[in-house]
Amino acid sequence: MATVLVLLDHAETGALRGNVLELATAARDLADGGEVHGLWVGDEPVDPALPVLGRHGVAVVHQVSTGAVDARLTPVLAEALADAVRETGATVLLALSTFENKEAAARLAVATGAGVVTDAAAVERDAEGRVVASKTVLAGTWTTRCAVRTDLAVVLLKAGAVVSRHVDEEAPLAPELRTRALAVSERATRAVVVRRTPAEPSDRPDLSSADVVVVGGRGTEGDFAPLEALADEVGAAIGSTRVATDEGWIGHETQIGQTGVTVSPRLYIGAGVSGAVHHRGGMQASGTIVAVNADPEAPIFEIADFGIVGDLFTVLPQVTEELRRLRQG
Ligand SMILES: Cc1cc2nc3c(=O)[nH]c(=O)nc-3n(C[C@H](O)[C@H](O)[C@H](O)COP(=O)(O)OP(=O)(O)OC[C@H]3O[C@@H](n4cnc5c(N)ncnc54)[C@H](O)[C@@H]3O)c2cc1C
Repeated sequence: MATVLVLLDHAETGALRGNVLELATAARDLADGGEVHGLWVGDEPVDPALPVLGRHGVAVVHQVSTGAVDARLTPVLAEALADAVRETGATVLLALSTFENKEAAARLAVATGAGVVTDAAAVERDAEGRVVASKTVLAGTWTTRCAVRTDLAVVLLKAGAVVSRHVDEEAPLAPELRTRALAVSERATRAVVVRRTPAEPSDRPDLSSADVVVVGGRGTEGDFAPLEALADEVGAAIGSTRVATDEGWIGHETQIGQTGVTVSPRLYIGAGVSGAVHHRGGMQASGTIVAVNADPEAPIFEIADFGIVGDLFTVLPQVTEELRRLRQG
């Protein structure tokens, strides 16, 4: 039996970040009859989240206060993780595969000697009871299975890797809340954030966890309007290639690929995207890939489930219009 610890990423409002509940489902499958514990770092109110965590099988929530120290600093987060692992005796730690969590996991690994797998697309126990995570590497050209050989396994799962499941509705848990203060070391605060500017609010879903993404490349020539119209019609996030971000047509946070965000939506729609290997590395795990490209030889058609050879400025408005018509009809 193992205690599996789940990092409960949350917004400053105290709202759980999307996909955290997927971790709870993965944790139950790994716990092998043991308990799932959640770690909530920060002073935001955790009580509103307890019922939903209980419905997803979390037995104990540890709220760790870092006092006046910014809990979003990754060295501070790493110390909170190490403290929680000591406190709970957890042998598995699951977290979302975000930039911040990857950095904190790396620091935790240095501090504890734990084996870490980031960007995992699946996690399970093998016949020997080892934690084994699957991930794609080398720009999506290989799939690997990594068995963690240390006493503590740290696995960072990509958003959407697991379909979250409730525990039996008849028997939701009432999570026990344990609070304590963390004595943060001086080392962890040698660099501090002096200013934060929130991004412009958007009605679109978060790119890394969206079910549908519409992606534009050089073929847009900087005009993302047809992509935005389609995205809004289907509730999709907007992504881009490096060419589009390097040209300054759209923000770098939208770049998908080896040096950008990794996405695995149920539906990826690429328009004016050639499908270069560096881009594929960040989207190849998508459920269904649709490509709109003027060049029938474009490499993206090699991996597309559905391809349209044509001018995106003609095709996308037609698709959007047809979807609108179907929705209204
Ligand atoms: C180390 C390294 C890391 C990199 N990391 C990334 C990364 O993270 N993400 C990334 O995306 N790239 C990355 N790149 C760049 C990558 O190699 C490609 O150059 C880039 O992905 C190509 O972007 P693109 O598809 O927009 O442009 P192009 O390759 O120029 O393709 C444009 C496509 O648009 C089509 N097109 C043109 N006009 C139209 C139209 N009107 N209608 C329909 N189709 C049209 C063309 O036929 C063409 O296929 C990296 C490169 C390096 C060297």
